[in-house]
Amino acid sequence: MAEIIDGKSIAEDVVAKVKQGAAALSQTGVVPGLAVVLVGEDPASQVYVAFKSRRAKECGFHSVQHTLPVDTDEDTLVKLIEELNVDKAIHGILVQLPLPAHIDAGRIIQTISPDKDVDGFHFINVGKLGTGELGTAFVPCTPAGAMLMLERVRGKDLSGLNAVVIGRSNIVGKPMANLLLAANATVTIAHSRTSDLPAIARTADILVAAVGRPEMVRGDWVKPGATVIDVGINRIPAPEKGEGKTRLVGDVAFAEASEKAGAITPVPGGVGPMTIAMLMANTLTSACRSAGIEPPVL
Ligand SMILES: Nc1nc(=O)c2c([nH]1)NC[C@@H]1CN(c3ccc(C(=O)N[C@@H](CCC(=O)O)C(=O)O)cc3)C=[N+]21
Repeated sequence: MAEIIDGKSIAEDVVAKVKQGAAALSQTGVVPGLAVVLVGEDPASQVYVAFKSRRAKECGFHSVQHTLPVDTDEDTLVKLIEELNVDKAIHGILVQLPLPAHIDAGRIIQTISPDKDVDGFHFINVGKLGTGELGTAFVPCTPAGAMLMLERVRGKDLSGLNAVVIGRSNIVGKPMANLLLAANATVTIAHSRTSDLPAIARTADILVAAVGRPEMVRGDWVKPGATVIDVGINRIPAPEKGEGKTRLVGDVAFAEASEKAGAITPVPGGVGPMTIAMLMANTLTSACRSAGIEPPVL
């Protein structure tokens, strides 16, 4: 049976270090500041944004939340971001995605100052990750968290290991592939148009599932002893819990896969909590950079 990589406990570890780093930085008069912007009232987004604000306060950050009505126009949102860009008390800006359809999310992301882009979505940060300028980049939180979990079982150097990433999104799949490559893994990116996905998956020493399809990765896709990182968070009906009830599952059929894998991340309690912890780490890093101080090692 696979070792379960406990995202909750690794996230607590990260948050403890961030808290310490923030306390040390605050001695010099700089309190890390995080601004979270939410447009609309999507219930899932409200939950995630509340998690982020709570964690930020726990870390000793200055935490501000801007909640705008669903019909906010693009120019109003751009103006808010421009204000946050020049606000000395703010080191990190996160605009919760998805945005309402009438807003061009691409334009909004490119409006965020790359120095405050703690999501790592701005072209500057994407380019730095792509060219290996990791020292000054912001790395997207979900893949950064996934890498830290992977590091706990496989170490920092993945030389000689085959990694397969299923999913090619700008938020997870592509940055994850770049991070694996930077760690010397041999990387394959698979996606919905890949032929014989199970066969490709079976070549993986490190299998990352980031497709958003509940329990798509089956036990027989997993090479014996592989490390499986499940990035999916899917809410599905759970009639066994009662009418109208739901439960969270990943992109991996956990019970089957854990009979094959050497180590596996659960859902919930895996990559999700790590994502929020890495957002705190990125915000501290930003504040440290603005103060000319070395951020703590995680
Ligand atoms: N600009 C932006 N940046 C993001 O990082 C971002 C975003 N937009 N939009 C939405 C996604 C999703 N996301 C999650 C974070 C934590 C959990 C998390 O903590 N999940 C818990 C369970 C939560 C639950 O019970 O629903 C877990 O997996 O254990 C999940 C999902 C960040 N996102």
